[in-house]
Amino acid sequence: MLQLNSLGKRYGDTPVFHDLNLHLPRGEFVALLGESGVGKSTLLNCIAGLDRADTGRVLIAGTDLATLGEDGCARLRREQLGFVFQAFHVLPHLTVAENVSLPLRLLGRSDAARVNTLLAAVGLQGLGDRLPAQLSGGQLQRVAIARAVAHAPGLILADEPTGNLDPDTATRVLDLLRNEVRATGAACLLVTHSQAAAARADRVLRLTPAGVQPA
Ligand SMILES: Nc1ncnc2c1ncn2[C@@H]1O[C@H](COP(=O)(O)OP(=O)(O)OP(=O)(O)O)[C@@H](O)[C@H]1O
Repeated sequence: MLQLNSLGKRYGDTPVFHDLNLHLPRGEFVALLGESGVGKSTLLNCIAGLDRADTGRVLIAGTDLATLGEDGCARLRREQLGFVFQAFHVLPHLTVAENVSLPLRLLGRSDAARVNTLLAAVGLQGLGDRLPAQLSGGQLQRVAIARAVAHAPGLILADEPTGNLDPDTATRVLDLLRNEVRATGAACLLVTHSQAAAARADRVLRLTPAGVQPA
């Protein structure tokens, strides 16, 4: 589902990573550890086409991102990708249910039952009509996670999705991600500092300046 070939990225004269190789098959849930500042979020952004790598290739479902223009990249993101951002990016003027429903609506596949199921799965049942400003940080994070998986994307990228959650809620959210991977055959790359989160993954990797290695 995801293939990275000799990927390299630098900011100005400062290399973030280089010659990074990774293969993520469908149905695999992979945790990516790494020290703060090593480039985990940058890597997710390059995979999602939100940032451009300087060298190497990103292939999603066999498509090389470099062959796509802005529109093509946006379409691939909409159809194939679910992204949980560190900063959530929940839309403030939409209700909780509308936020979760957004990826489905954009694909013309609105499904209120699916939205309700996901809200229940992340422990937000009954809060669908609230606005994001009426939620806690941990609740917002769970809206972002439910939204990321709503359209059953082929690739789920999650940047510290349990950072604001208590252990029980974190376990529930990780179970949702695992179940989605199992049910839909998606691949999931989970960036985390949490050993407990990593323990629920099929494979644990560590990003270092030398590349990606088994942890
Ligand atoms: N837009 C930018 N311009 C210049 N340098 C940047 C930019 N974005 C990130 N960096 C630098 O690139 C490096 C990697 O940052 P990144 O956010 O990817 O790290 P991270 O591993 O996700 O860190 P954390 O675990 O703290 O979230 C850092 O040294 C950071 O300062």
